[in-house]
Amino acid sequence: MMIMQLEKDNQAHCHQNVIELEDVSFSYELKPVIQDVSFGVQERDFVGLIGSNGAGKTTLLRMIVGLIKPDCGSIKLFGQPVKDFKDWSRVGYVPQKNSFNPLFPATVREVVLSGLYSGNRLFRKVSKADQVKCDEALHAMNIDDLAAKRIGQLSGGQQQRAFLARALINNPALLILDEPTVGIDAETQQGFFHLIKHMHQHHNITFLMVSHDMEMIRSYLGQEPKGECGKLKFYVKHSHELEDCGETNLTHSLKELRHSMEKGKVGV
Ligand SMILES: Nc1ncnc2c1ncn2[C@@H]1O[C@H](COP(=O)(O)OP(=O)(O)OP(=O)(O)O)[C@@H](O)[C@H]1O
Repeated sequence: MMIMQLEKDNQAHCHQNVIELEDVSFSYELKPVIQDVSFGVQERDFVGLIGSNGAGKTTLLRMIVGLIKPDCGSIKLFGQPVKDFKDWSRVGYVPQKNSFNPLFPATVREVVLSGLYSGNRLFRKVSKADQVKCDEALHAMNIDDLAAKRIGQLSGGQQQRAFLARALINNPALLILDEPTVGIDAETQQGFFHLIKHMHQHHNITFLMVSHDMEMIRSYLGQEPKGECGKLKFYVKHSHELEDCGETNLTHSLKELRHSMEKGKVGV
C-alpha cells in the first residue's frame, strides 16, 4: 500500500484542514490511476502538484471538486465529505484546457459571472454588486477590454485568463488550478504567478495547483517535495505572515499588483 503523508512542520492549531484525502484510489475501467493516496492541505498552504503526463493529477483534482467519485477512500473539503459539501463559492476551480467552439454564444462577462451561480443561484438576477465583482475579476486578469467578446473568439491564453477571472469572482478560500498558465505567454505567466503569490501571502487563500513549471514551483515552494505518492509529488509552502492584510478583496490584490507592475514592469 502506498501512503503519502505530508509533513506538518508548520501545523498551527488555528489552521483548519481544507482538503483531506485518505487512502483514495481510482481506476478508469480496469486501469488504476490513483492508488491509496493520503494527504492533507491546510488553510494557507500552497501545494504544487507535480507529476509526469498521465500520472493522475487532473483525475485527483476532479475527485476533490466532486466531479468524479473515488473507488475507495475518503475526501473531505473544509471538514465535510465532498458528497455532502454545498458551499462551492468557497472553492475556485480552473480546469485544464478550456477550449471553446468559436460559435459558443456566451460573452466573457457572462462566463465570468457564471462563477457566481451555483446550485439554486443558477438563474438568479445579476445584481449591481455582482457586476462590480465581475469588473474587479476582469480587471485583475487584465481583460476588461474583452468583456463583451464571445469567449470562443478569444485566443487560448485569453480564454484561460477569463476562466481564472471566473474562479476569482467569489473571492474563494481555496483555489484549485490545473496547469493555469498553459498557452499563456511568458510575461503574462510572470504576472499571474506574482498575483497568486500575493494572494497566498497576504489574503489567506489556500492553493492547490498542478504545474509543469518546475522553475516556478521550486522558486516558491522549495527544492524538495514534502511528500510523494507513486508518480505524484507534492511541494508545499505554508504562509502565516504577521502583517496579513485585513482586506481580502480582489481590488486590494490588484492595487498591489499594479504597484509592482509600475515598479518592476511585471506583465499580467
Ligand atoms: N475519461 C477517461 N477515460 C479513460 N481513461 C482516462 C480518462 N481520463 C484520463 N484517463 C487516463 O488516466 C490517466 C491519468 O490521466 P490524468 O489526466 O489524470 O493525468 P495527468 O497527470 O493530469 O496528465 P497530464 O500531465 O498529461 O495532464 C491517463 O493515463 C489517462 O489516459
